[in-house]
Amino acid sequence: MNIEKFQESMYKLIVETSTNLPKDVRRAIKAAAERENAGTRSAMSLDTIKNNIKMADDNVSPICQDTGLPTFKIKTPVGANQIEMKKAIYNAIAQATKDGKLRPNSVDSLTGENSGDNLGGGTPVIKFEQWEKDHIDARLILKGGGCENKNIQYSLPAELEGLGRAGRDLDGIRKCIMHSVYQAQGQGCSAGFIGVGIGGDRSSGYDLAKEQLFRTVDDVNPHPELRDLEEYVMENANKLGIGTMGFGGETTLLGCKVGVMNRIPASFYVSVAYNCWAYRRLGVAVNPESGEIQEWMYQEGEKIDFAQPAAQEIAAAVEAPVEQNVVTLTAPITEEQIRELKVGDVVRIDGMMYTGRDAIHKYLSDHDSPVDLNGQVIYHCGPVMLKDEEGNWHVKAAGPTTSIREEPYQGDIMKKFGIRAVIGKGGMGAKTLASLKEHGGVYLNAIGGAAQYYADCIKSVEGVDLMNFGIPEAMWHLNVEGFTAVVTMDSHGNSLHEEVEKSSLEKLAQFADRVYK
Ligand SMILES: O=C(O)C[C@H](O)C(=O)O
Ligand code: SF4
Repeated sequence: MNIEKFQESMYKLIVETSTNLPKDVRRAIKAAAERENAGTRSAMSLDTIKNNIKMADDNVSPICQDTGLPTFKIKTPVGANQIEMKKAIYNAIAQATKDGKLRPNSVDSLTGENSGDNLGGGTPVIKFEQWEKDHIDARLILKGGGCENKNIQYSLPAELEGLGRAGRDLDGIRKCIMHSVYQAQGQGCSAGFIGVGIGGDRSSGYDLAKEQLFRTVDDVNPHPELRDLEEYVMENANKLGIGTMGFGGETTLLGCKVGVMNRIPASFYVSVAYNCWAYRRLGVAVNPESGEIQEWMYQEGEKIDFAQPAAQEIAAAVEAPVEQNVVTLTAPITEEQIRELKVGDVVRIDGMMYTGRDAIHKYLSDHDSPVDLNGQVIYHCGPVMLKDEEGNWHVKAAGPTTSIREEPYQGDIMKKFGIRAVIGKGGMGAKTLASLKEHGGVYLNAIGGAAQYYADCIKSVEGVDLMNFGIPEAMWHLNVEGFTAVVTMDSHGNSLHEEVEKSSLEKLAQFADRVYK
């Protein structure tokens, strides 16, 4: 095999997967946008998402800054040299990282050190299988960490919130799947897709669930009972009202695919792999001699480019009630300004903000800050950054990360340093809400995955601290213009996330009655 060509083919597969959302996923997002009522937060978020998909196409830049744990599934003809292919994939991964198409995402679990090139123990994941066809089938999924954290595995029988007992039968499986969508709320950047694996052991069950994510969104399950289950979930999960980013709305789930395998008598697992709307998976058929791409997969049907809103969308936008209060803020922000904000207000930030995610929050809890954070804005974000030849940093992708991980630290840090606003996604919990009230702080929800959209709002990188934590975890000093987010937790004790969680639990309880005999 021409291994240089194969490496080039794998590089193309990586870049396309990171930057160009598959056609079937685009169609599902378009359909979701058409279902939402104009003028709602979910509809506005979907507009941002559509815009972002288009920007990623145009810039050939990552749709979302979290380019995940690259996972390859490769089928090879008997005799193909898998050792050579693996090396070529490693090279292609390192090159794509260097070119800003992937974020350096491989972190030593003990020391916290980022390898810088996405290579390291266990990363990327490459699974080979032999088959009797004469071409190579190479598929790649870039599944981000926020949605991966929302995967869930049930061991039946189980007692589920809102649904009661889930037994060892099809109805118990149904309850687990409904619950999995509820427990994800908006934190995995809903609306999402789920792959479900019934049976197996703890690891093969999750593998089966993830395998379902390689099916096309519009395929039909050949197994009649599973087809029925998929249809049931699609119809009913959308009645939970979680909506885009957990803002409430009509579309919570964009796809549900279920697979089954045998189990052993004592175990009965239902494993669910949750994927965000930024569902990046593609595949290619490769010639085993030339190493060249013969065909791209997931290319059937219409490609929505999201370039122009459809005529009816424009009409709906014009008719939309303009109920949102838009407030412009520039740091340093005063307590009075924060106290005026209420859940539902739209905030536009101009000026400085500082990124801080997991490593920074832990660090700030027992160290001084490298910059004065009094009255400032913290952005939960781990961007993709590239340095030019003059040594200046450029933002390639910079959407929010899941905020709830900072729950143990957030309130204390805001009070300790006088921080007035935090921006992230998915919302935070009771401890932070209490601190926002006590101290005079606000939580702003940005649109998860809209990494191109937000990168465009960043006009310059003014500096960086704590680079020893690696690019995603460092504290970047960003000068922004028109950075827009929604107040979802205010300083008066209100939280949209708490409300949506409560109302979706009530709705979930409506699905407690047996459906399958
Ligand atoms: O790591 C990130 O930048 C985001 C992550 O995928 C998340 O959803 O929290
Ligand atoms: S930020 Fe959201 S869209 Fe991006 S990888 Fe995480 S869950 Fe997916």
